[in-house]
Amino acid sequence: MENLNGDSQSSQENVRVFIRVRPLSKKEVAEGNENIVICDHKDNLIVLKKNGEHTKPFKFDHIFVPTTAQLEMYRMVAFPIVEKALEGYNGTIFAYGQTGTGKTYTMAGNHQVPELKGIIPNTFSHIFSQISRWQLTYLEIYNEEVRDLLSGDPNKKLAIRERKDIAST
Ligand SMILES: Nc1ncnc2c1ncn2[C@@H]1O[C@H](COP(=O)(O)OP(=O)(O)OP(=O)(O)O)[C@@H](O)[C@H]1O
Repeated sequence: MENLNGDSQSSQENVRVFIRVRPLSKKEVAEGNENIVICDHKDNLIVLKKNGEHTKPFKFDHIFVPTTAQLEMYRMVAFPIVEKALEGYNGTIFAYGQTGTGKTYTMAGNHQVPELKGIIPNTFSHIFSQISRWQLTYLEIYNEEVRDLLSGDPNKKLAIRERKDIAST
């Protein structure tokens, strides 16, 4: 990753891969389907049960189980990327998976219910909560007169105070 100044980022991993296992839907349960995903949290491995056999293990950076809350997911997956973006680094989060696996639920979620919001609305809240603390000034200095262009009054001049202790000789 590179920041806006072109410096390279010295983080541990530039690409991290997470897996989120969604709960079976009511319909899937009613049809007699059962969970075929076996999670090994210690080593972050997933094994699938297929025709009574187990597939080879698939390794991830972290496994999110069906009970994982949206905010927990956000804190682990998106929070560090958004923090880095606020420092000027580029970052990307994308959801990949077959239809019905929970990409929309994870990325968008339910906007009406705060705890069900997904990564996108939580990212906006995160960014706006940070930038609301920033202070932005937009000044014009012209003929030794200073004007605050965000004051709403373009004719209002700011007072210039001279500090003799730091004035250059
Ligand atoms: N972690 C979860 N907890 C509870 N319900 C979930 C979860 N993930 C997905 N679901 C539900 O499973 C269903 C399918 O999820 P979703 O629509 O997000 O899948 P998708 O991958 O975006 O599908 P498509 O590719 O077809 O758009 C939805 O009803 C969603 O609410």
